Amino acid sequence: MRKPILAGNWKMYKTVSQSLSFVEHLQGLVDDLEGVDAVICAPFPSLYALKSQLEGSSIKLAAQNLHQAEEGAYTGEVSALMLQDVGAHYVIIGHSERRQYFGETDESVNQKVHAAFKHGLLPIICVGEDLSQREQGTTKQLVEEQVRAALSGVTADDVTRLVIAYEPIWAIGTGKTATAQDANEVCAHIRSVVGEMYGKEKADGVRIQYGGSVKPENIEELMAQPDIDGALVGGASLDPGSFAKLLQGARK
Ligand SMILES: O=C(CO)COP(=O)(O)O
Repeated sequence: MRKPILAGNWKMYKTVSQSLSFVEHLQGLVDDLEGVDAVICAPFPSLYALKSQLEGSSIKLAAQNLHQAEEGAYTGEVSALMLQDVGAHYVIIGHSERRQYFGETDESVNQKVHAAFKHGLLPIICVGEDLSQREQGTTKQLVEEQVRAALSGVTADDVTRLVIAYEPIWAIGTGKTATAQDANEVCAHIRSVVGEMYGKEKADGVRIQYGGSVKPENIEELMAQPDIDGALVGGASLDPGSFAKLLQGARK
């Protein structure tokens, strides 16, 4: 049985004080997180402050990106060790916005996955097609390529610790959600690809999220699907009341 995982990706929103105020509000709304892993993917400057505020809470922190190198002359970049040091437990890797605007490739995604594991961070690997790829009917093939590339060289032990987020690009921030059935079909395909690489037992242990215009109103329908184990939520994760409802709805 896979434990649901609900992650709020704040993207480039919230200062440190806004981040702290969010958590304070959230903690007043949610006292029991049984049955769901709650993750906040905060901007880098907020991580350390949130680490102290979340002491004793089961809410986990994630970063939204990392650099693949151990350390070095990479102005403006942040390493896995630095993220682990400021309290990150997970790290988003290969979000479509990073692939689109910052030149991330399947190869750099794979390097980042290895860098994360090396320092005990658990990757949330994002994959997904754009609208033209969906219309051309190449969604499954593209997502399969992304998954195979991202997992290259990852051990069978590590594969069950990471999370894969299927985020169709055309559904991100647009209000358009894939139907729950369509989202599940791609998530099931991702699981079968992991199964081909690592065997069915391992694949059955991997958590696969859906992302793209997830809201309190549609989370339950998505979570009712057998291969959807959680959600990676952007806009609807920015408000503590909405995030609390998402956490409630993500329990299976
Ligand atoms: O990109 C996303 C999460 O990583 C999804 O964003 P929205 O929930 O705002 O569509």
